[in-house]
Amino acid sequence: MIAIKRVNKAFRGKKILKDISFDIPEGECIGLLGPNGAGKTTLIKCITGIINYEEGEINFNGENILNFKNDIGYLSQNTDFKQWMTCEESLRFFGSLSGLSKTYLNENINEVLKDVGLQDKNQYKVEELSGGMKQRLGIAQAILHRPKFLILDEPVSALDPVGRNEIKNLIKKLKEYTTVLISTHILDDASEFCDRYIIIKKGEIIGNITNQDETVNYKQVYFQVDLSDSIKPEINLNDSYDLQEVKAGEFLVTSRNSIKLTNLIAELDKNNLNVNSIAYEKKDLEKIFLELVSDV
Ligand SMILES: Nc1ncnc2c1ncn2[C@@H]1O[C@H](COP(=O)(O)OP(=O)(O)OP(=O)(O)O)[C@@H](O)[C@H]1O
Repeated sequence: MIAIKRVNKAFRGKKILKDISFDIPEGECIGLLGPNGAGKTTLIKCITGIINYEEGEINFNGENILNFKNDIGYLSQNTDFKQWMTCEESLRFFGSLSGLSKTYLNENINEVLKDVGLQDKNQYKVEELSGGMKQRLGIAQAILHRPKFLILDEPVSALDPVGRNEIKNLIKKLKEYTTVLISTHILDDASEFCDRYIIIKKGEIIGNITNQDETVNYKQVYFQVDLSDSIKPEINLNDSYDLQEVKAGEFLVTSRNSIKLTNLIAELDKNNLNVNSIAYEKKDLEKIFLELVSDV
């Protein structure tokens, strides 16, 4: 659906985005992850057409994305709602600024407020809303025109745990019918709803991993053998596994490929071991992320 190809952007002669390329397939929810200053917001602004870039292209179904602005919904980091406006007035105001007709707004505002769970708050002023509710109103503004592609810039980072939960549940709902790009540095949250993660550091993509990679390709397996006969076992596994003794009788097997327990058990069997326990350890996204962004 969206193809980002070799996008380069500089501010004051300093390269901020370097050859950024990735695709966003229809229906996927992509997490844009990276440390502060990595270039996430700059990339989002390039995608939405808020700023220009020097090189590269960004296409929507094969054509310049700028021709499809009506298909994009965008929640910026600082949505500037007027505190004295009600939820309904705020949506009316932003909707008419972006060219939606009065008839469309009359017919859709209540529906959208319902989608984000603010139907009872339509006459509440912005100043009366909690952080989570304000963010839900921001999302209502971003989906008011029913975009096919929704971009959310740091939708959860400024919220308390209750607000974060509200927004996470809403995102899970929205991703069922919209393609979504979410920038965040709260990795645990991202892993709840993202299908894939693009990790950027100093303007470069350093990781493009799927949930599959997270749960399968980075697997490790621990096993423990019975040492009651106190003989240190000689273990030989085939080359696709790396074996490490963690402590006496406890071993860690790692592999870049997925580890199938049945295959591993067959390998262990060949060694005539008395295996007491065997367990997967999922390498979580945070660990992968820290590895990717570490300079060492
Ligand atoms: N308008 C601008 N003029 C000059 N430099 C800018 C401008 N906007 C961003 N930058 C610089 O570009 C770099 C990337 O900023 P950006 O806001 O895209 O990062 P980010 O990954 O979104 O960070 P954060 O997580 O803190 O929001 C930073 O060094 C920032 O100072």
